[in-house]
Amino acid sequence: MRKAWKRGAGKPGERRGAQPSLALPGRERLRPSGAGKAGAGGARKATGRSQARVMAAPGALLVMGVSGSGKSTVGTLLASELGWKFYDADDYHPEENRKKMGKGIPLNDQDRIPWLCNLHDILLRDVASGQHVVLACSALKKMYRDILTQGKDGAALKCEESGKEAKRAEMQLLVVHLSGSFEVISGRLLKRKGHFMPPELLQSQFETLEAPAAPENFIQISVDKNVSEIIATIMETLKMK
Ligand SMILES: Nc1ncnc2c1ncn2[C@@H]1O[C@H](COP(=O)(O)OP(=O)(O)OP(=O)(O)O)[C@@H](O)[C@H]1O
Ligand SMILES: O=C(O)[C@H](O)[C@@H](O)[C@H](O)[C@H](O)CO
Repeated sequence: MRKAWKRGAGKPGERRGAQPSLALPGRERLRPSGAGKAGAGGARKATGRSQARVMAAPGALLVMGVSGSGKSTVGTLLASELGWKFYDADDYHPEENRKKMGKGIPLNDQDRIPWLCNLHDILLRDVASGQHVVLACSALKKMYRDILTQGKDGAALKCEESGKEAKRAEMQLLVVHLSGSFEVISGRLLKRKGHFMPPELLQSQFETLEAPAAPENFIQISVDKNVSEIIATIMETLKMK
């Protein structure tokens, strides 16, 4: 049975995609395109690197990567293409985090954990209600991605300061890692205007980055591709087989 995704109520930081053009049955199994040719595990080479295992259709897509890798650009278009709700994690940074980055000081775990817990709560609430979501979020470390999917109890580091209730529920998440060289991405950041994130912080973003690896459910796409090619690759991965 095919199911059309619903639009939900808009909240600050939420953005809404256009009319859905792809519907995925909620409980059917999803296999990345080309998985059959790639052999066991479903890994395939087309995107550069992929460990998108056979899984239930994802309730949420995380578009991750260092600053300037294209998360907001790709995430917005993807949500529009899918008709899924879009969140940009940057809209949820507390003022102190934005000020810190604005001063050229990289965030640390303590700065990021309450922010990620909050995003987890938002994702879980939506996914639990049947709302499908695209989240653009740096999510640079494995631990950060664990917090997004499992909440603080599932993560290696706790976030007591968030004062939020522990949540054990997990969601089906497909991670899309936008990956590129320092040179290409810094070139784009230097051209980008009107953004609070100073290009000087890019080095620390690369130093912090833990690229997703098995058993995470992810695909990695080169930022050398143009945005349409990136979207097409993700849509291809989401296609039912
Ligand atoms: N695939 C691409 N090819 C060429 N330019 C791109 C591509 N993706 C994004 N850009 C451009 O690169 C710049 C950075 O993109 P974007 O702001 O979406 O990155 P981001 O990862 O969301 O950054 P941040 O985390 O700092 O908010 C923008 O000017 C955008 O237009
Ligand atoms: O984890 C982080 O260090 C932050 O999320 C940064 O990635 C910024 O928010 C983003 O890059 C701003 O544009």
